[in-house]
Amino acid sequence: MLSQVLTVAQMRAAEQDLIAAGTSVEALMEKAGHGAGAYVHRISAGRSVAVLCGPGNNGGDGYVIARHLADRGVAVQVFAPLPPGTAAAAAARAAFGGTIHEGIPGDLPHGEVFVDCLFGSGLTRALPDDLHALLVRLAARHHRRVAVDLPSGVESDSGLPLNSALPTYDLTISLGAWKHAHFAMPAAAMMGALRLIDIGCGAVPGVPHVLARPYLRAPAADAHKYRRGLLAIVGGAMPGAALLAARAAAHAGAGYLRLIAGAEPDGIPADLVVVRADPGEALEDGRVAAVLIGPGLGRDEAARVRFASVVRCGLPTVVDADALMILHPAPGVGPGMIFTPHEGELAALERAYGLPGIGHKRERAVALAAASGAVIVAKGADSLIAGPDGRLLLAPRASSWLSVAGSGDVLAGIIASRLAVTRDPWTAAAEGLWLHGEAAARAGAAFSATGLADCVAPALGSLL
Ligand SMILES: NC(=O)C1=CN([C@@H]2O[C@H](COP(=O)(O)OP(=O)(O)OC[C@H]3O[C@@H](n4cnc5c(N)ncnc54)[C@H](O)[C@@H]3O)[C@@H](O)[C@H]2O)[C@@H](O)CC1
Ligand SMILES: [K+]
Repeated sequence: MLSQVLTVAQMRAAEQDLIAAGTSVEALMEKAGHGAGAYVHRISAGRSVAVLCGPGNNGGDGYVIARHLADRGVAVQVFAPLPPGTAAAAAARAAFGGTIHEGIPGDLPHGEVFVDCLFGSGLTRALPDDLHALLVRLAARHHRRVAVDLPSGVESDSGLPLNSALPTYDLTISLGAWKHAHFAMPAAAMMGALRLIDIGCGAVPGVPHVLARPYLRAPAADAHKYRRGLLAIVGGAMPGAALLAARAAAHAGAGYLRLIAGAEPDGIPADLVVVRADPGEALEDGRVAAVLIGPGLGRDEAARVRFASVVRCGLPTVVDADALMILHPAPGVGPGMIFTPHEGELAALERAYGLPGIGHKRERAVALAAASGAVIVAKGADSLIAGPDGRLLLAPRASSWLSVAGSGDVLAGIIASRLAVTRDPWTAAAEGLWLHGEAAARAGAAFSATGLADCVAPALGSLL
């Protein structure tokens, strides 16, 4: 349940459940503040800390953190532009007993760690100018910046900053449960490393979860290439993208790769079987476990004909890139399939399915999954997976070096390979998205899409 992602309302309800079970807000604040304080203590390594405390319970956490640090001999100063407005925050402030700068001071110290406890999940509107300026000035005067629960100024449920020019952080410590802003852009980009403090919240049914590291198995002792999974990749007008997807797929577990080529590819690797036939005929082979169509397909009439042939086969299929742009709702399109749209392709699919395309990205993906029957991998800097049954997985932030041409072809190849292995769209999407992020972590900096594809096998090896 520590992987669950809650809205503000769900977090408040979870807190109320804990209180109804016999704990108090003060006790929860102690637990949260000591957990966060231990991280800040480690980062400060004994050097000075400034804690900015707001009027609500996020500020209350700040007073607990300040006391935790002072008890351990750290030089800590509290900045409290507003008095506490809750009983728990007032009690935490009274228990601190150290230096508190009230109002908006003119002179501010330089120090090692700045801890932002101005506002958390209770933020309802943009920060007023004086508080915004104090936040920015204090952040700028410290080498390391820690946000408690959320960076102040960020809306928890949407991940939208309510002010421009907010500070960025090295670490964000979430309290009790993850919030949507921890995974949604643009807020997620401000937060640095993410950590979670457990305060004992129970499982909330039906909420999204963070995509977890999968555990994969090596092929069975008596495996053969077909049982491991035959993946057919349907190419099109531009063969390079399909070859790139094939290169990634080859390292993601499928036992056999077959390229049903459109245009004549150059430099075919020796381990890729190329078939020059109509996709409809080539997919009649009953041993094909999964199909990938889209990378390099083109969007012309020939592409539409090839896509229609694939749909008629009714095999588990990953639909990516150009195929998403020419897709129209039709019998057989969607159920058992995985769609892997980026933002532009998501909007095109919404138009195709007559969806309004409003709301958070997660809500749009869930609506598209429900309308189409497909598993939706809505990729981008904040990737997520939505199922037609309403399930939702939010991916942890991956390497920003993934913003390179061809990285989507690699993702499609990986997911299709996992679909051939697992025969289950949801599992394949989850395993594939994780492998893509893990391969990127292993590829280091400034990698090419080919370099990324070549890191998929070691990434998979780390999951066995
Ligand atoms: N939910 C839980 O189980 C726990 C919550 N805790 C903390 O409590 C926080 C939530 O506490 P609160 O609900 O008091 O929320 P906040 O501490 O975020 O502050 C809300 C207060 O600020 C006011 N406010 C909101 N936006 C403002 C703005 N732009 N300018 C000026 N004032 C503004 C609100 O009217 C309200 O009075 C969490 O983020 C977390 O840090 C922890 O103490 C541990 C337990
Ligand atoms: K905060």
